[in-house]
This record gives sequence, structure tokens and C-alpha cells, in this order.
Amino acid sequence: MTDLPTFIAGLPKVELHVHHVGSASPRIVAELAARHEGRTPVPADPEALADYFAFRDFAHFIEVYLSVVDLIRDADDVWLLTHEVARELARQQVRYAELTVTPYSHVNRGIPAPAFCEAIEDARKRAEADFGIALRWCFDIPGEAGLPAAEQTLRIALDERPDGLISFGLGGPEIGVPRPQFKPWFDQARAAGLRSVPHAGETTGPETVWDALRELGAERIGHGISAAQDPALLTYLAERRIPLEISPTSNVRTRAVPSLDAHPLPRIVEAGVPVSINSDDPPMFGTTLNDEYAVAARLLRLGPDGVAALARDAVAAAFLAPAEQARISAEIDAYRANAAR
Ligand SMILES: O=c1[nH]cnc2c1ncn2[C@@H]1O[C@H](CO)[C@@H](O)[C@H]1O
Repeated sequence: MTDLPTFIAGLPKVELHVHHVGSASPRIVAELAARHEGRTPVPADPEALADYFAFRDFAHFIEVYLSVVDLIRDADDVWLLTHEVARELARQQVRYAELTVTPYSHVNRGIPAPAFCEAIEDARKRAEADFGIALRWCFDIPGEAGLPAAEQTLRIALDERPDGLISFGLGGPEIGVPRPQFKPWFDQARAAGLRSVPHAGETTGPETVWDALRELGAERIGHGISAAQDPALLTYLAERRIPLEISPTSNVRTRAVPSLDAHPLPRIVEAGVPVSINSDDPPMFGTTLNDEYAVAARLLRLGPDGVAALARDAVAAAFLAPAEQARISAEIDAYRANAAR
């Protein structure tokens, strides 16, 4: 039997909560920073970049995140970023990923919506051909930009409607950005067939998770970790099989939780709530999806069978056709069986 990190590295996976810009590797960020030398606070040197990605608190994280968004100036930058993110996901044996993209932030910086959508779509199709990975898009509202961003994000989603678009989200800070105000836009997105996957309960309490469920029709919750403070909410999520998209290291690096050992993941799993394990913004948090599976295995005291079950749970939570879910789950089972020999 191979050791657990090696087992995880080869395990077929899906990733459901990972941000487009947040996945820009130090190499890509350095390349983009070099293209815009002198006009960005983002260091081009990967060493200095690691220090730059040390966050005082969540607000500081968003500030740094937006400084990386500023590096993406044209459709070529968008294509490069998207194709490289797909390469890194495929390297970790990710077969399918729902990538959270924030069109508002890019259109707001001068990239026309049609050009932006054409770039991500072309990169998505090329990634499927080059790496065998299926990408789909979640268009999310940057919460800090409020209702104008909600309106523009919905407009872009419905007017451009890229083939890969499957869901509608809400990211950015939660403090001072109540979820209920976004209900009209989520209602329209859901009426147009987009799945609802807002962030909630990351930096605020269980009430924002309740709001995301009751007001925004959330089918999955981004993070949702404060649900661990509300037994009734845990029961509600478990009974209705509403998955939480958990990114353990993200929560520590943005100071949403004090340490990995204090992370509520064990309590959430213990309550029977479905979870998927994710990396969120891997280079910014100094992690990878494989590292997050290793963290989850440590916190949940899992061996290969348990880790394979985590991967299957993420497949079950994915907005994938049942036949596709069955195919990837069967690949996970075959891999587990083969590793046991
Ligand atoms: O962990 C996270 N929580 C909330 N927002 C995040 C996170 N990672 C990346 N973003 C991104 O920050 C943008 C701000 O414009 C949000 O739209 C969201 O996509």
C-alpha cells in the first residue's frame, strides 16, 4: 500500500470551490506582473509573492486578491490564466472542476464581456483537449461591489450565456454584505436554470447560512463553516443533503478559524452534513487540492478508504449528469481497489 500523500496524488477528484484568479500560480502571477511592470504592487518574484500572500485578516485578503485581479488586463491574460489553472488541476488528477469566475471585476477593468467569455470558453475547450479535464463556470457576484455588481453579473450571465456556465454565486466579504439583498438576482438566475451556490458562514455566523438557504435558494454553500455553531442548521443541512464546500487552509489563512486543529470540519461531518474538500485560492493560501485532502484526512482520521469516500462525496455534490457522476465514481473505486493490491 502506497503512503497516503501518494495515494491522494493519484486519486481521481473533482473540485467544486476554486476561484479563477485565486488559482493564478506564482509563475502566472509573476508573468502577468512582469507584463505590467511597475504598474502593480504585486511582486514579480515568486519568493516575494509568498510574503505578499500573508494576510492580516479577511479584508486584507480581499485587498490582495483584487490587486491580482488588476493584473488581468486583456483577453490574452484571461486565456493564459484559465488554461494554466486547468493544467494545474489536471496535474492533481482533477477530472471535473466548477471554477468560480467574477466577470464583473474584469469587465469593470475594461475587458468587454463578450471577449472575456470567449477567452474562458476557448481555454476551457482547449483544456479539455490538452488535459482531459472538464471545466464549468460559476459566475459570482463580488459582494463588496454590491447590487450594481449583482445586476451586471446577471446580465453577463444571461446575455453571454457561455456553454460552460452552470451556476451563480456570491463571494467577497460577508460582514456588511447581507445575503437577502441579492434575492432578486438569484431568483432570476435560478429561473434561467443556473444553480445557486453562494458563499455564506465563512466570516459570519449561521444566520448568513440560513439566509443563503431561505433567500437565495442555495443548493450548496461556499464554506458554511459557522453552521457548526447551530445544531438545528446542521440537522437541516444533513436531512436535506445540502453540501458545504469546505476549504480548510483557506479558513486558517484568512483568519476565519484560528488553526486547522480548531477547524469545525469534524463536527460538520459528525453531524452527517455532506461536504466536498476544496482549495479555494490555492497559491494564495500556499496549498493545493491534494494538500487539502491530506489536511481533511488528518482532521477526520481517514485512511485510503475514507479519502476515496471524500472524493466520491464531492462527485455526488457536483452539478454533473448522473452518468458522468457514475463514471468518475467508478474510476475512484477502481483506483482504490488497484492501490490496495
Ligand atoms: O474565500 C473567499 N471568500 C470570499 N470571496 C472570495 C474567496 N476567495 C476568492 N474570493 C473572491 O473575492 C472576490 C472579491 O471580488 C469575490 O468575488 C470572490 O470571487
